[in-house]
Amino acid sequence: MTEIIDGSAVAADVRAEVAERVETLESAGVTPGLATVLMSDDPASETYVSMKQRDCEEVGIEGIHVEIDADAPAEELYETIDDLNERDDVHGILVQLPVPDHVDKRSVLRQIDPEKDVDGFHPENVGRLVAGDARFKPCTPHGVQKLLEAYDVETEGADAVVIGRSDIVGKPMANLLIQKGPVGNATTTVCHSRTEDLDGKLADADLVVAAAGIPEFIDGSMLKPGATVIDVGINRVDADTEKGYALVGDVDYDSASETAGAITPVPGGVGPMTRAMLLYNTVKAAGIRHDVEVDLD
Ligand SMILES: NC(=O)C1=CN([C@@H]2O[C@H](COP(=O)(O)OP(=O)(O)OC[C@H]3O[C@@H](n4cnc5c(N)ncnc54)[C@H](OP(=O)(O)O)[C@@H]3O)[C@@H](O)[C@H]2O)C=CC1
Ligand SMILES: Nc1nc(=O)c2c([nH]1)NC[C@@H]1CN(c3ccc(C(=O)N[C@@H](CCC(=O)O)C(=O)O)cc3)C=[N+]21
Repeated sequence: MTEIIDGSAVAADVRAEVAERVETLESAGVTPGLATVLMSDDPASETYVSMKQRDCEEVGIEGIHVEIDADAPAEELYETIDDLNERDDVHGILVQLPVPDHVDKRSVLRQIDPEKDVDGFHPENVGRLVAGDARFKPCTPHGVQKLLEAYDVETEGADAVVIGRSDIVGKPMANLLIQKGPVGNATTTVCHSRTEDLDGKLADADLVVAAAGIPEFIDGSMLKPGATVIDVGINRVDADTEKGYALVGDVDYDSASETAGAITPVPGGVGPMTRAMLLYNTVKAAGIRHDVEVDLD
C-alpha cells in the first residue's frame, strides 16, 4: 500500500508547536512579528501572501503586510526593507518572489537583515547552511525534512534524486540531504534541464524530490518500486473548476501512486509545510533577537 504523506496534518502539528513557542515569547513580553512584502500583480503570489498572513493570525504572530506597485522604482522596495530592518516589532521579513524584472533579486535579498531573513535566502544564511551551521533553513526544504521525519523515511544511505537546482528549493534541499545527521546522509544527485538520462537516475532513486515546475511530468513507470516521492511542484493548469484552474504537481499522482512507497499530494503536501516553517523561522528569529530560549532547531 502506498502511504500518503499528509502535509496538511504535519503542518498543523508544526503550527501547534509554534503557537506554544509564541506563548513562551509572550510571557517574556515579546510578540513575534512577520512582515510580508509583495511587489507583483501575479494572482498566485497574492494568494500565497494572504495565506501567510492568515497563518500568522492563527498562531499569534503579528502579521504586517506591505504592497508595492509592480511598476514602482526598485528604490521603493529597498526603502521598505530598510524600514522593516529597523523596526523592533518586525522579527521576520519575507519579500515574495519573483520580484519584477526591473528589480535585481540578489540586491533585494542582500538588503534584508540576515537576522530577519526567515526565508534563509541572504548569502550569509546560505553560507551558514552550506557550512552545516544553519540559522534559518529555507522553508520548503526544511518542510520536506520535517515530512520525512514525521513519516520515518530513512534517508541515511538512501539514493536521493532532487529535480531542480533553484536557490529556493533544489539547491538547499540537496544541501540538507547530504549533511551529516538526522534526515541527511543521503547520496544525492541534483538534476536540472541539462541533465542527461533523468530516467536512468530516477530508476535507481529511493527518494525523489521533484521541483522542476513542469505539470505531471513524472509518472509511475519512471520510479523505483517503493520509492518515496516528494512533489514540490505547484502548477496551475486550465480546468473546468470554479476558479478556472486546478493545481497539479510535477508528478502524475495517480500513476506514481501505483509504484511509490509513499507520496505527497498536491495540494496538501509540501505547500502547507512551507508556510508552517515560515512561522517556525519567525518565532526562532524573535527568540534570537530577544534572547528568549524557544527551543527550536
Ligand atoms: N510547495 C512549495 O511550497 C513550493 C513550490 N514551488 C514550486 O516548485 C516548482 C519549482 O520551483 P522553483 O525551484 O522556484 O523553480 P525554478 O523555475 O526556479 O527552477 C526549476 C528547476 O527545474 C529545472 N528543470 C526544468 N526543466 C527540467 C527538466 N525537464 N528536467 C529536470 N529539471 C528541469 C530547472 O533547470 P535549470 O536550472 O537548468 O533551468 C531549474 O533548476 C514550481 O512548480 C513552484 O511553483 C516552489 C516553491 C515552494
Ligand atoms: N520569498 C519567497 N518565499 C517563498 O517561500 C516563496 C516565494 N517567495 N515565492 C513563491 C514560492 C511558492 N511558495 C508556496 C508556498 C505555499 C504554497 C501552498 O500553501 N500551497 C497549497 C495550496 C495553495 C493554493 O490553494 O493555491 C498546497 O500546496 O496545499 C504554495 C507555494 C512559496 N514560495
